[in-house]
Amino acid sequence: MSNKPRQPLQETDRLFATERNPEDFRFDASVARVFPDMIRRSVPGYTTIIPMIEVITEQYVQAGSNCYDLGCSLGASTLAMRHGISFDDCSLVGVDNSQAMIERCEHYIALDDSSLPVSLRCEDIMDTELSNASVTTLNFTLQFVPPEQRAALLARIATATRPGGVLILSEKIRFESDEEQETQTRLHHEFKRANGYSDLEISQKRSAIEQVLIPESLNDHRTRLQQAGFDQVIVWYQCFNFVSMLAIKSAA
Ligand SMILES: C[S@@+](CC[C@H](N)C(=O)[O-])C[C@H]1O[C@@H](n2cnc3c(N)ncnc32)[C@H](O)[C@@H]1O
Ligand SMILES: O=C(O)C(=O)C[C@]1(C(=O)O)C=C[C@@H](O)C=C1
Repeated sequence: MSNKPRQPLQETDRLFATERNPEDFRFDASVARVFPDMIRRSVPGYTTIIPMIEVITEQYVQAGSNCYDLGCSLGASTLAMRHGISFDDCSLVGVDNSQAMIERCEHYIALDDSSLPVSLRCEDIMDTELSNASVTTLNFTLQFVPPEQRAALLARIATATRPGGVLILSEKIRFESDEEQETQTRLHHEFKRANGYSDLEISQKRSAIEQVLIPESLNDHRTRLQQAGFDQVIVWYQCFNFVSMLAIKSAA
């Protein structure tokens, strides 16, 4: 395991640095171009979570199974999974419905030194075929799926997961106490400021994601994961309002 992200840092994210018309955030070509810089400077703990996805994958991957990275973007989580898979009869699939992300992702996969094949699908994770899974990752993707569609997706993942398999679920969360919500949001914004984002960038990004990134509480996540068919839900990482959970299906 290495602590260095496997993707070279690309362009600096200045997408929200000048005044722009209010418009919902989309994973288009301009975002894909700056994405490694954007996510590293915006998500507290992202640079810790990525190498840990490799460690978790190593623990739970099963011979002859499929591994999925749903909402793979440029493949940072896909490559972490790839390096955690020690069986050469496993198949690794990355799925994203942004053409711009998938095109760049192909390039990063080609640069990587592992020989395990990765198949990339440019399609909606709501429709993508899932079967015989041991490790599935949703690294900051479920938050972009409309809340009323989330239970169906998680149930499909749980059904496709073998006994002893897992879902790694990372999300921005909201808190049930208004006071905690306010404190954690302030700390998150301080993190962004410390990473060089201005007040204008922070506030314009906040408005752009307001209608498209819908955070839910840890309780909501736990309950839904259990209803979907996972037997154990563990929070293995939290920094401010960003968490990563491990949902485990008991071994038969
Ligand atoms: C925050 S990024 C994921 C980051 C990535 N997993 C990583 O670890 O670097 C969310 C990704 O999910 C994708 N996405 C959102 N909704 C989707 C959907 N319904 N189907 C497929 N991809 C989706 C977006 O295009 C975007 O690339
Ligand atoms: O919450 C924020 O302020 C963010 O910018 C978060 C977030 C995310 O969690 O995915 C939103 C969009 C980009 O993908 C990068 C980061």
